[in-house]
Amino acid sequence: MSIVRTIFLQCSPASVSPFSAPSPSSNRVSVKFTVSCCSVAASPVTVVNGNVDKKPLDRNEVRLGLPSKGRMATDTLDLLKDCQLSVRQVNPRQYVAEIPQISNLEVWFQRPKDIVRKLVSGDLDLGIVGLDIVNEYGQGDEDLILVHDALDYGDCRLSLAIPKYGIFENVNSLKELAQMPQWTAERPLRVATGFTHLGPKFMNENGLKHVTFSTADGALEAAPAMGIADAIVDLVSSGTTLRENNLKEIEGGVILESQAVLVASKRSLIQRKGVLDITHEMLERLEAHLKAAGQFTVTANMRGSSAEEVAERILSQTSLSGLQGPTISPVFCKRDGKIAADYYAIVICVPKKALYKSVQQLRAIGGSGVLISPLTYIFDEETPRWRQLLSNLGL
Ligand SMILES: Nc1ncnc2c1ncn2[C@@H]1O[C@H](COP(=O)(O)OP(=O)(O)OP(=O)(O)O)[C@@H](O)[C@H]1O
Ligand SMILES: O=P(O)(O)OC[C@H]1O[C@H](OP(=O)(O)OP(=O)(O)O)[C@H](O)[C@@H]1O
Ligand SMILES: [Mg+2]
Repeated sequence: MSIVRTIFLQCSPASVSPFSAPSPSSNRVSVKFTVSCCSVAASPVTVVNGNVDKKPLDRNEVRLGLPSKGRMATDTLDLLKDCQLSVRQVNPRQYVAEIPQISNLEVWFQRPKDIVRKLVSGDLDLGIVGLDIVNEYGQGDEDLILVHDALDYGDCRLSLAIPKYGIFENVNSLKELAQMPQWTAERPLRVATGFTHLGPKFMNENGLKHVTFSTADGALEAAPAMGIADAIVDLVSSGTTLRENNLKEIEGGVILESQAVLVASKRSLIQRKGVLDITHEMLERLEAHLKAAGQFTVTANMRGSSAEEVAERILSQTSLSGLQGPTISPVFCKRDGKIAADYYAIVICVPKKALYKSVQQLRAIGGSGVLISPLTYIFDEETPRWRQLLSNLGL
């Protein structure tokens, strides 16, 4: 039979854990979690949340955790494919796979929160998940290190939202919410969230004193209308779910901006053979692909007296400087039996956003036959993120 147990907790700024002991301190946010559990006979079995003692380094394979399902799963596989790192999975219900281009790498499909837990416990070495999940389930663990912090998908924000109606009608900022006379020790602000670490931490850091939290696994936007909560802390991307449920975000209420990231265990990077090399290769491919994704190659012909003269004209335009400057080569043709170079071919990279402006500027300085092609990779000499990673690792 299922029973429902309610746990009242206090959260201190230093440690916000659903299992910390209550404290009488007045400067603390109280957290109330409603937990469903089964009534079972007392047993000596301990259940740990994947967060057991650190594993010894007793395996040789390097392990990468990828989301097994949910909205991140397909986008993650697509990104890797675009980096020529196709994941070979025998069938969708098999949780281990490989990337043939990288030997000694095992891919394990896991729920995002379990990827973070398993990085901390040493069962995975690398993982791709949302930053929200890293911060919520990693809880500031020093072993976790961001290798790439902006993989350019899974964009959303963790936000505090309140009803548009009733006593909240004229409340538009966190400050105004905190100053509402309604919240007292006896009748605190009730917040529903799945983010039971980041939610209370944010309230503590912003000095909101009389707050209680309850948790649920989804459809949190219903909680205020059901009378279960006054506010929610949840992920927002398009804002449609908030709007459809008559809720609004408020100034100062964004807790975290999130997107997909590549995260690793520091201990694995430093101590496990092969992890650093695989990380370097993945980072190079990711950086080269993501940098190229924002650019086009533009080629055009331009009449001119010399390469230098053409270069001067191009560099006088703000949108035509390219990555390091334009490549200019003479176009040779035969005129009156003689070889002449009246035209020059120019090649530049332009940001996708500035494409039309670049074409206009090219035409304005005499460019013709403008060809645009997508770029696949831009490999720089060395990626800045790699240098940063080595320095963070003290290497
Ligand atoms: N609108 C959004 N809502 C929730 N998560 C989003 C949103 N946009 C991007 N994300 C990112 O996707 C992740 C959600 O991944 P998850 O695997 O939980 O997918 P899901 O589709 O919400 O599945 P489920 O909630 O059923 O487990 C979040 O942690 C976040 O990083
Ligand atoms: O701003 P929007 O684009 O509307 O997206 C936000 C909604 O998406 C997520 O829910 P999800 O679809 O994952 O459903 P769930 O609550 O059942 O996980 C999130 O928890 C919000 O409810
Ligand atoms: Mg969801």
